Amino acid sequence: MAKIAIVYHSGYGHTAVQAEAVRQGASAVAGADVTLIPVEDYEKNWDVLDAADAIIFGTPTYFASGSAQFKAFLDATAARWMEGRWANKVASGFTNSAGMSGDKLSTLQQINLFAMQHGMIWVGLGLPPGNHSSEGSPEDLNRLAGFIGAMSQANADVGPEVAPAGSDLRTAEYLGRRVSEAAARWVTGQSYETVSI
Ligand SMILES: Cc1cc2nc3c(=O)[nH]c(=O)nc-3n(C[C@H](O)[C@H](O)[C@H](O)COP(=O)(O)O)c2cc1C
Repeated sequence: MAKIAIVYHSGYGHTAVQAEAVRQGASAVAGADVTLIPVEDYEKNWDVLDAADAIIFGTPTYFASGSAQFKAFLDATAARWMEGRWANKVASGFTNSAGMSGDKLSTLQQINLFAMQHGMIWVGLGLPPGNHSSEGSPEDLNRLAGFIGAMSQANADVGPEVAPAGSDLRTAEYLGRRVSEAAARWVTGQSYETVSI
């Protein structure tokens, strides 16, 4: 059974909706044990995070990076980095913002580099770009055409009961499922012995 932790921040609720979609996707994999952790609760959840086979990180994009609250959590993992405690866990990320681009890529790169510094195993979205041709539609999966993780967009003047919606939430669900499946494979193969070079 793979243990999946999803840790996220959401200032105004939109990224929380995206996180819930990631949770649903991750939970769809047989045997997955999924925990959703609002970043405000990270200190109560170190045990869950340390025991996870995969951690999926989510944050809104604020000024082209993760929010300050999310960054405080990243910085609080420094002791774990020192011990290499999160090395070889599966990792991925998602972000939501108001702009179609909105510099979301920068946020996902921030999460990716954080995971790389911890020695984690990154799983990207694995979907072709949607809404990408004259036959495409905003309802396509991955309509924002990201690759490194899941992106979603929410108009700045509507609440989380309205946005993000549709394709972006299905894309988030897809990411959750993909990471959960990758973690299940990773857990199964953990007895494999790497030959030293
Ligand atoms: C301080 C701040 C900075 C923001 N910077 C960006 C940005 O760089 N790009 C963007 O597209 N939207 C930006 N936004 C809009 C948010 O990303 C958007 O409202 C998002 O839905 C908020 O998610 P949340 O409800 O989970 O907090 C910013 C919002 C705030 C409050």
